[in-house]
Amino acid sequence: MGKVLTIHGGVPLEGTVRVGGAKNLVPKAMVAALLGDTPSVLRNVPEIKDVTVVRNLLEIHGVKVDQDPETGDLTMDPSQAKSASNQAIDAHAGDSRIPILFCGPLIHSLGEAFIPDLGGCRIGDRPIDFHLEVLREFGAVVDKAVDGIRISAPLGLKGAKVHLKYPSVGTTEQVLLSAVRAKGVTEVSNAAIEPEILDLISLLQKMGAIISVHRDRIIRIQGVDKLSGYDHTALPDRNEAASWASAALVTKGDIFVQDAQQRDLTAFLHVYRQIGGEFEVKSNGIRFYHPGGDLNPLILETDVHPGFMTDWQQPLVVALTQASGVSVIHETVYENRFGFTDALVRMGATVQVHTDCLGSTPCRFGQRNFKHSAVVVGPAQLSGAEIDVPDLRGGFSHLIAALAADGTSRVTGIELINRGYEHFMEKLTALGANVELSE
Ligand SMILES: CC(=O)N[C@H]1[C@@H](OP(=O)(O)OP(=O)(O)OC[C@H]2O[C@@H](n3ccc(=O)[nH]c3=O)[C@H](O)[C@@H]2O)O[C@H](CO)[C@@H](O)[C@@H]1O
Ligand SMILES: C=C(OP(=O)(O)O)C(=O)O
Repeated sequence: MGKVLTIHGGVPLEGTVRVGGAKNLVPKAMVAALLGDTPSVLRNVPEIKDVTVVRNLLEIHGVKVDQDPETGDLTMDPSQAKSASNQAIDAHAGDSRIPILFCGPLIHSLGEAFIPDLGGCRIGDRPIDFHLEVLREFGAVVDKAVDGIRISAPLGLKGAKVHLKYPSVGTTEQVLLSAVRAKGVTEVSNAAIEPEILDLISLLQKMGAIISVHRDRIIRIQGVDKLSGYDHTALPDRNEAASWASAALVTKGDIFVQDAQQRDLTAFLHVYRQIGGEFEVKSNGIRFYHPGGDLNPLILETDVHPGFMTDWQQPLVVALTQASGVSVIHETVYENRFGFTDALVRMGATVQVHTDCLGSTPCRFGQRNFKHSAVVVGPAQLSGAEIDVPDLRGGFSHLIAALAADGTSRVTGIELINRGYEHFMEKLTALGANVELSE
């Protein structure tokens, strides 16, 4: 058994936390370093599991990775890139979804790629069909291999006009990382335009890529033969920021989230204010706090950017268990992202999950028997419980529920939280949480 986190609830979280570079950008920026013919420097790198996974994958592919011991900045030199065995790749893939993004860069630098079966949060089926479709449009050949797939491109990758059935973040990144060095022009329509994607585009542009972003989710890329390295500072993690903001609300606390950026949190801040949370935007971050009094219930749908991000949903649902009245949440991005509410119910929350679309956005999951809508009735007095962390955001949500609960909770599986929250134990302690870690 792994470590056990004991949480004594009832203490408002107060103080300052700094968010690191975005989990949903940094590992992809590291993959992009493979595309250059000179070293890349990445700054504001968080100490999270997905960064370690990608670092290991780069190193076994011959990329020299150096980390500045003071700043944590990474320098990645791809000039000696080489093939690695399937077994070595598989052993380093970890519980992450990033390996699928190695396809384009490895095909460009080595002619082929082995991609292990993916990890990541278990919040739905998470197929890779869109990724494989676009790669095939670029001329790639995909073969099934033991524990993964092998991808090659006998005639090299060629630009193509591709339309995504859904604005998938990962598939848009797949297109970008493959098209920048493909022959000819690529146009992707119905592309994702999350801030992390725009940051990836910025660093690819620094490398010499020719990319333009157009209205109506269209991105055009003119392939080039060579790219150089980049020097880039990762954007701050807006999902970590939103999680601490929810923690402030749930525990009736007051947290200054250093480096949180208003521009990337517009939809979150709008909802936070509707619930009755207060925030103050400062030049170096955002202060989030519970102003006292009742919180308001609301009707909420998750969506692609610029909508309400799905990764904000789970911590916010915990805040809604504390609102006075009935809230309705329609999850339209993942078909199975409410499993974490079982533990909330055991802690005393009233949450019912439904297969119907309880919202106005047409959703892909409506007629398919997925419990993707939730009705939350509050306010509920939560009590401590035994919890096993199910996934990254669900796990963080359980932590903040336990921090607000009466009594003591014992949480196992907390290693999963390291995938996205750097130094979360230190941060919780700095905010005054009453927590202990034991073997
Ligand atoms: C490492 C990373 O950046 N993870 C983020 C990324 O995940 P990820 O890139 O995996 O998410 P996608 O945007 O691709 O997935 C969105 C939806 O599309 C479906 N889909 C996706 C690809 C595919 O080939 N076929 C398919 O059906 C998925 O099952 C899901 O229902 O964007 C999500 C949506 O903002 C976030 O929740 C994740 O935190
Ligand atoms: C779903 C998430 O991550 P991943 O795509 O890495 O599983 C998340 O960050 O909430």
